[in-house]
Amino acid sequence: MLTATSPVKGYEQIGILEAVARVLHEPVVSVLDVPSHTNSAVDGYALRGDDLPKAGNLVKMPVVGVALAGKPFAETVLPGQAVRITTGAPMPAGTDTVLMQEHIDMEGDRICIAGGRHRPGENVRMAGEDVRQGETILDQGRYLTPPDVGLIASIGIGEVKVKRRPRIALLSTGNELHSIGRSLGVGGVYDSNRYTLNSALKRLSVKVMDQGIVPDDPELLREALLRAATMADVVISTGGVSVGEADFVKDVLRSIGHIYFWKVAMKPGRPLAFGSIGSSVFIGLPGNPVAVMVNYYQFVLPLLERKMGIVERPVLPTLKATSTERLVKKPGRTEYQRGILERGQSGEWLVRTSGKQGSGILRSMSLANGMIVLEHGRSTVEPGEIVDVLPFACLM
Ligand SMILES: Nc1nc2c(c(=O)[nH]1)N[C@H]1C(S)=C(S)[C@@H](COP(=O)(O)OP(=O)(O)OC[C@H]3O[C@@H](n4cnc5c(N)ncnc54)[C@H](O)[C@@H]3O)O[C@H]1N2
Ligand code: MOO
Repeated sequence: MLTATSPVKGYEQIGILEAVARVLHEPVVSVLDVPSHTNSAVDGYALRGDDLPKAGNLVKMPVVGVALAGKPFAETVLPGQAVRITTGAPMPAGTDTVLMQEHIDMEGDRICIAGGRHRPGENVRMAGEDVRQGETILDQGRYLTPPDVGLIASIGIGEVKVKRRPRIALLSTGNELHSIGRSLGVGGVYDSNRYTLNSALKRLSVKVMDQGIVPDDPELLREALLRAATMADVVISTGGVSVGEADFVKDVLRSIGHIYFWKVAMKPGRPLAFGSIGSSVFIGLPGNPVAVMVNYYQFVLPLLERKMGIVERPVLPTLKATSTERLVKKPGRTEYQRGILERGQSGEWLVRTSGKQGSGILRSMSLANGMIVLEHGRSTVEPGEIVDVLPFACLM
């Protein structure tokens, strides 16, 4: 799926306050040193390291001025003199060491320094120790985080070039589906998949083009998919990918594009279809609401991250947790069961399922705080056995 998906090419220049969760189109190179000046890391007294007394000795020094952040001490500090300094204030000329005020006793306007307690150069932050002028601080393809945006601000850059947002078309298929606000009638189901997907996509810098509900009619589906493909980089449908009479997605896809694969050895989410329509990537998710979510996190999200142009995708950690219940698993597929992670008495992770595990039971997905991943080769899990859990906190 990743190799069949190419990153978007376009870009735009935007203010950095809009840049979080966007993807850098070109590297950010620093135009200055950060910090721009050598400065104090603490509130205290600046002096020459050479003036520090030897262990066992005590020295008293006059305080000849004040250096504040934003109001430097303008003169040169002479041997045997100290200057009152606050955190972030530029080091006065002649000084290279700051003593923390909690470590100093005052005697009138002189400071008393005990030997052996301090070392020359302490509590000083060097110019350029964070960022050097000319250094690349963020690479092309970087998914910008809040600290990244702060880092860009710290070098005084207010705008960056970011990749354009991929356009994602969403559609739900099924004659039984109703929009909110309509009465359900017999056999009706409210369309929840578009809401799940729209909400998940809000976390990404993508443009959602919601195409609504399409009935189980091959001609209407064909029109809807072709229309979606002309406007979007990625088209995602839900429903109609299984083997029932009204499951037209694969046939239509075959007639207007390509199917790269259909079905993955997993539960839920087995009848996933992947292909292309024109230059758009197409993902046909199964209709079952939990299958939609599991497929989204396992397949759609990595694909969209690639489409967005993210070079290094975030690593998703799994936790090792002790199952407190028996988890029945069929061989020959990977199962994603919905679970609730908790801390045990000695701080270990415990996990139990969040309720009925049917692919249509959205409630157990909503109650869960993680997915229990039972790999391909694994058989039924007995209470006390260790399982992998992918916490939703890393995903949602
Ligand atoms: N004979 C077989 N039957 C089924 C198989 C199979 O291999 N052989 N696979 C099952 C699996 S696994 C899944 S998953 C489903 C997937 O079927 P479809 O993708 O064709 O989905 P639908 O039949 O259209 O819907 C399934 C189910 O989900 C409800 N649904 C659909 N869309 C929505 C929506 N937008 N919001 C809420 N609920 C939705 C729909 O009403 C159905 O109940 O096939 C199994 N069958
Ligand atoms: O594998 Mo189907 O995805 O829900 O049960």
